[in-house]
Amino acid sequence: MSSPLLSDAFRARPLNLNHKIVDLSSVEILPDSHAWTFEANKYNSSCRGNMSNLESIPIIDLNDENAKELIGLACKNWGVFHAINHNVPKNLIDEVELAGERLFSLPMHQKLLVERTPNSMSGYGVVRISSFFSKLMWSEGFTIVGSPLEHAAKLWPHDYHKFCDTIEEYQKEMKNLASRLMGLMLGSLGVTKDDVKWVGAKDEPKERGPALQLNSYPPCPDPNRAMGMAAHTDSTILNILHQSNTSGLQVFRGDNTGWTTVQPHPGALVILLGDLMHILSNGSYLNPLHRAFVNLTQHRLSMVYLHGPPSSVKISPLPQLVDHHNPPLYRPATWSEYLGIKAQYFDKALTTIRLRNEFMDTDDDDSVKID
Ligand SMILES: O=C(O)CCC(=O)C(=O)O
Ligand SMILES: [Fe+2]
Repeated sequence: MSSPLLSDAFRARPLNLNHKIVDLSSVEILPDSHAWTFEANKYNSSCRGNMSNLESIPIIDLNDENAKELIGLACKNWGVFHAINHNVPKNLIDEVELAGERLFSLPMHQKLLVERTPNSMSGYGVVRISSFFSKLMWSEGFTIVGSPLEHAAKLWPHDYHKFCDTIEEYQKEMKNLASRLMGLMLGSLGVTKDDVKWVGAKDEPKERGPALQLNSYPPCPDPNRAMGMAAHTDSTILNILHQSNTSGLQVFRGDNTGWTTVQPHPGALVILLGDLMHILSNGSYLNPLHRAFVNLTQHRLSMVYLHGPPSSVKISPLPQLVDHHNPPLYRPATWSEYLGIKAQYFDKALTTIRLRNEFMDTDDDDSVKID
């Protein structure tokens, strides 16, 4: 039997948006459709509300001899870090950024030639999680799954090779980096890549291939009342994010600390752990809630490589991390199944697959208590 495609998850749960895509570059006054009311609630405070939190995410040199341990600490305490010495050529990053800028600056009628359909993952459109919110986000996105050829040929019928070559080269670099990071993260959990058969498995067919998300945040006439991308966790193992020189990404650090802004760090890539890494680590590695804000004058672009497991693999807590004292916290699910659950339950998705361990140890003796 063939394994499920990632896009199946989307086909099963079409994106039902009643809003038309708005050309944000021509809007002078924030429309009601994009005006968010921020409650004093922890997840939904104004993006600008907590700028006094000056903590910054860890910066990890991947060539450091202690990289594995440092990554382990960052994953436990933050679920996000800056990676330097990642070996991805700067000129390639710059080229992808230019390719993204070229795409988003096309006139709207051209971008709509590759509009994401309600039941597909790839193409141009609003953020997919928009269906969970009554207000629209101040951003536009373009998702590439596998080869960008089909869409690029529609956008630039006579001149699509350069775009495709650049994107494919970047996907290759991202795949290598993700594999290196997986080795370090598994190592920090006391597991080797060889223990986990699917890590480093052969390429999957193109349609299940690497996914890249380009996000564009145009300048906004009223940034304090707008939201670039609403708070969410990523439904992947890990994401590798590059943000242009403009800040916007924030991670949630818990009730007492609130939101921390991830200031762009020259030459660094942001590594964000997703829900599937939280599951693999049996809850010990964080999958941080994050969001993006916008600003009055600067355009911001982010490029996010989405790293997930092969589609046929059922993800569950790594057996090496599970024992009588540490029962598995989540039931197994493939990436595609999990995306389907996320598309239905959004921020309750993990709770939905959480196992209710009836017998929990209270302390080190062998007594058990019924939950
Ligand atoms: O633009 C950003 O910094 C955040 C993007 C993001 O979280 C996503 O695409 O999942
Ligand atoms: Fe995200």
